[in-house]
Amino acid sequence: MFRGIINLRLIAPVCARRSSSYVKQKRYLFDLKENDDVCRQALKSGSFYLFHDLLPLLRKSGSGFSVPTVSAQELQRTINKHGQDEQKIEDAVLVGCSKSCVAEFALDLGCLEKSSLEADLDGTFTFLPKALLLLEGKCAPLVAQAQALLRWHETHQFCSKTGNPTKKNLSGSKRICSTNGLIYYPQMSPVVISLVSYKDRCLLARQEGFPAGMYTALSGFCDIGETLEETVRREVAEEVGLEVDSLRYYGSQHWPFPSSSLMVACQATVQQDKLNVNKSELEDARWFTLEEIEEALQRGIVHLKPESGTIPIWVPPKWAIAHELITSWVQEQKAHSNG
Ligand SMILES: NC(=O)C1=CN([C@@H]2O[C@H](COP(=O)(O)OP(=O)(O)OC[C@H]3O[C@@H](n4cnc5c(N)ncnc54)[C@H](O)[C@@H]3O)[C@@H](O)[C@H]2O)C=CC1
Ligand SMILES: [Mg+2]
Repeated sequence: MFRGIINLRLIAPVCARRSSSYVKQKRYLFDLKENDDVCRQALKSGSFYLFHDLLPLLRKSGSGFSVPTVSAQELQRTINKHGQDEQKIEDAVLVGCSKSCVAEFALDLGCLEKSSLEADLDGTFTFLPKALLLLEGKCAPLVAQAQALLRWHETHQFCSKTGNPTKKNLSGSKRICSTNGLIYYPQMSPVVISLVSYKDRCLLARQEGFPAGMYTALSGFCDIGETLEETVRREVAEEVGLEVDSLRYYGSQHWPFPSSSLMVACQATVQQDKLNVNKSELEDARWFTLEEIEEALQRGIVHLKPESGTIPIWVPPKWAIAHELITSWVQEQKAHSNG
């Protein structure tokens, strides 16, 4: 068992006054999730993020893009205008609530005609990976969470035990089998992502399916019954033939691809650097110096095709926890060299 230093990135405890509004917000969110009557009320006054066949609606905003919301009244008008029954609004799923306790929902309008919807709503339904690259701040994780929840409902319409239809509760926090009452909750698959380092270098790898030139930290899904530490040890051994001797928790991230993973990130060290790369899993794995990593971070996303010759190394974008892990390693290396 590892006894790593757990340096949770917990936000410093908020002051007593603010924590009461935080507590109030989270308790209201709990009521919305569990109490259909409370949720039914909120559907009349909440705000709605819109999707079309799981593509989020984005709107041009200044030099970038935003994720617009519509009010319940605007949504009713839009649904009516496109000839849909108002009942459609109950297909919405709860994705959160604002600090002032306004419920926030996500609704997929894939049954309506896309281009006229986009004209009405002054936006574009956008492919998720592209949308996440275009969005800044909290918008990206929020859109990822909403899309993952909408997709979960779309792919869990039937009970895996009886084969009979399941029905979502009003908030969409669960689905219940219509015959035996079995309850299904939205799942995330735990995945460990480890930035392995040896003395002054770190290890990055790429799979064949990655964009040309992109390298990232080692990652792997937890097998059932495994602890996170055991998964780190197994995945590093499996993928590059090394034994991890220490690990330190860094942080976590919901990752919507391929279907809702919970990325648990850690820094890991090994006692030797002789790689034995498992080519059935990885196309390549290499040790990188601080200088090479800083250049890769500087470079940002490289959009070159494999046929365009040598492609410079680049790493996942800012909103991926791999990027944060790599940046944190650079900061530690520089702090270490500055003594
Ligand atoms: N957010 C980030 O910064 C990064 C996220 N990732 C994500 O981490 C995940 C795991 O990375 P890999 O190296 O591919 O995993 P991996 O090394 O475990 O290999 C993938 C294999 O795991 C098996 N598997 C076990 N449980 C699975 C499940 N619940 N869903 C899908 N496959 C499962 C499948 O056989 C699959 O082919 C990927 O979804 C990838 O998108 C990877 C790198 C960076
Ligand atoms: Mg892997």
